[in-house]
Amino acid sequence: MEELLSILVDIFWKKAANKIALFMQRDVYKHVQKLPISYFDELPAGKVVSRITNDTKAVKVLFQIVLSDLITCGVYILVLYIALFSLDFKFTLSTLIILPIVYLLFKDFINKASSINKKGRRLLSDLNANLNENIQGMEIIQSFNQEDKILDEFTGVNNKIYKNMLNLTKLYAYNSFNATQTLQYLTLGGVLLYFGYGSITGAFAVNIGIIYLFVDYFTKIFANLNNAIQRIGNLETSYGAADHIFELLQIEIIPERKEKLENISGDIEFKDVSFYYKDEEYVLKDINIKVKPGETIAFVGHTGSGKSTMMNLLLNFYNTQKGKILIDGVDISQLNQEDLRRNIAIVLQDPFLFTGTIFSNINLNDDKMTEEDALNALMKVGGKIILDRHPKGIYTEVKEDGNSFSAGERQLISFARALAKNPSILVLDEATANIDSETETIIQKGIEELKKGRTTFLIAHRLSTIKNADNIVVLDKGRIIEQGSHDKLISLNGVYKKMYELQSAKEN
Ligand SMILES: Nc1ncnc2c1ncn2[C@@H]1O[C@H](COP(=O)(O)OP(=O)(O)OP(=O)(O)O)[C@@H](O)[C@H]1O
Repeated sequence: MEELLSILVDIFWKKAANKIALFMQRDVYKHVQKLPISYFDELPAGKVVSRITNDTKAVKVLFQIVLSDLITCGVYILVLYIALFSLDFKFTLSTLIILPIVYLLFKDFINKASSINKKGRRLLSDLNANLNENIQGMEIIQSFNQEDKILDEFTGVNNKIYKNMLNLTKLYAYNSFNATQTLQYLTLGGVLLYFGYGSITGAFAVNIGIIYLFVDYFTKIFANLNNAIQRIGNLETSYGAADHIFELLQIEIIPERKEKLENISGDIEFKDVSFYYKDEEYVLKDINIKVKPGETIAFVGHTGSGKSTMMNLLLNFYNTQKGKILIDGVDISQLNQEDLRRNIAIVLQDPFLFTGTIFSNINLNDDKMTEEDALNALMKVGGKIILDRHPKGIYTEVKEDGNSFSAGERQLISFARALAKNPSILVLDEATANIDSETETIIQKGIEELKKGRTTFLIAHRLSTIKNADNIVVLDKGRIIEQGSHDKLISLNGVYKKMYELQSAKEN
């Protein structure tokens, strides 16, 4: 009966713990998805992964083992003490003298376990971040023969984890075999002395059965106490992990914005915008631009001049510190983000492909988009070359990062993704990748197709491709130094003209 009950209780805790872990992982991930992009600037992806997986697992252990065991141990000790009290009230009461010692033992153990566990979690999180980064950068590591150096670094963190675990094991061993066991022997010694005294002096009747029960019950009490101490160590780990998770959940997500814009026409204005990522180091200063619906605005400038930052602000990944950005007359900081992003599509220089198929990468889980829609989009941007090369067509498998596709193919798939979304605003970071001239012509045509009828923000690396832009903005250290059509900028005889001539000379 007792066995059956214990199995049922065990199943109950395990089921509850798994459910809790499931909900918690879902909630943590849901929260992470809504965090401002700035949060990810500070925290490596591996650490976020560690929060979602390792930390929730540690909290699961809290429910699965720790609490169930602690409760069982506590109930056991209580019942055994009640039994002892009923056998000899006074003596059992006097044995409670060990309580302060047990308390101190617990406290000392918890403090030490806590600091070791904290360090362990930090090291594990570092290890995850390190691993994540290194696996992502494997091509560079291998091509620069960095394997041994990276392995050394990895082994270094791993060794630290090993040493830390060893310290924890020693701590457990010390408490199990030294501290609690000494206490147990002292108590059992006390039992024997007490009953010995009774027997020798005849002060009270000594029953051998009672001595046996005292020894047996105290042995069981100490076994449970030992178990409880071990579990309290685990409790600390889980507590720390829960702390991590709550810390993450407390980071404010972007609040729901009131201003709704079902359909955006693409009228955009940057009004006296200044912006910094951190430490008040402004990377954009006094930016003023106006773009009418359907116009193309191109940004040129040296590396670090602030081109991508302009796009980050337009997508509202960050809020400006000074000035404002108006979209169809609505301040972007008040505009509902879902409305904004539904109306914008972004194509990055190095497009990101998800694991799945070409189709799933174009429709991005939009069930309403049919295979025909996706295929049409792909054909329009010049994706025929992909279909010709891959016999499974739109259902060709895309593995992690889309590494099995060429840079040009990845670009075309991301163009199709943007076109199929049919946005009114397009953000395009023009590719500089060394693609063959045939693919480049196809890509250029794809870009032209994409731009049709949309307000387009274009980061231009090749000036020959932006001659037709309605407005070309030249950025230098976060400031607009020239602005106008290609012809106007050439006639200005300034920075743009120099850049243009330099590139033309290189290309010819
Ligand atoms: N997430 C970030 N956190 C802090 N600083 C950043 C961040 N992103 C960019 N910066 C800084 O902002 C400045 C502008 O960067 P930005 O990426 O906008 O330049 P860019 O003109 O797009 O350059 P490139 O042509 O090399 O892509 C740079 O000094 C850069 O170091």
